[in-house]
Amino acid sequence: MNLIKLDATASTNTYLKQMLSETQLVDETVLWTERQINGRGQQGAKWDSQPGLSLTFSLFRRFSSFPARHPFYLNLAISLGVKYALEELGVSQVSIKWPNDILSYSKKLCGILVENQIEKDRLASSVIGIGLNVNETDLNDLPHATSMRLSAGLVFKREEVIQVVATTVFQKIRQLNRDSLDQMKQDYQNSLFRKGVVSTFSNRDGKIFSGIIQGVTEEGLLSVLDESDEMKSYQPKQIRLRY
Ligand SMILES: O=C(O)CCCC[C@@H]1SC[C@@H]2NC(=O)N[C@@H]21
Repeated sequence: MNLIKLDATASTNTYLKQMLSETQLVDETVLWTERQINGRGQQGAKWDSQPGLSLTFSLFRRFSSFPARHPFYLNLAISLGVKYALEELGVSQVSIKWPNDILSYSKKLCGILVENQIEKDRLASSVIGIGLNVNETDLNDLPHATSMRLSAGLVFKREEVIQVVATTVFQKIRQLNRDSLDQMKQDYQNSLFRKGVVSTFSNRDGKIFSGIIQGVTEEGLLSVLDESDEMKSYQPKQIRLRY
């Protein structure tokens, strides 16, 4: 692993993508910044972090071949990698809120933003942005957020956290090319937040409805059994799981 640390940058994902176009980026590079000025979240949201307490970093992975059929498998490996790393570091009750938020005791601990580069119809490389709440004790009144420290009651060395998370995520991605895919799919389904219980959702128009998460399809869509016993599958932009 090739670890680079910057004092400040707009976004580690944007920085790596720029490096990718300008230089020959080394595979498995990790870029960490203490101060992320314009952190980007999923679906155009902002990502705020607390310098000195949180971790904001991006992993770069190049693919010479990618036998796994669907890009969703990559998300699955990344989410599981982060989950296993956090468990190894002593965080309990870790679950994955589809598609790839990582929760502990039902509160968000980590957000992931994957940006893929596709060339000639195949996945060429990925920039995997990870925003992790590590040692925060005050999360600015965000009721659905937590940190590793709040969850585990321990103070963490961020250098160690980044090593364990990056190593485990790279390892899980490598395993996609082996026979572990079926096991990983099963582990991902078993790790899903609010699977099998009645939950409240909203759709793109803000309409609220209830349903039960059944799992995630091969293409990465969320399967929900609705109130009229009908099974529907949704893309991330089409549905939001409310707490
Ligand atoms: O909305 C989310 O949950 C995803 C948040 C991803 C944030 C991380 S922080 C490091 C990397 N750089 C960015 O600009 N975003 C990601």
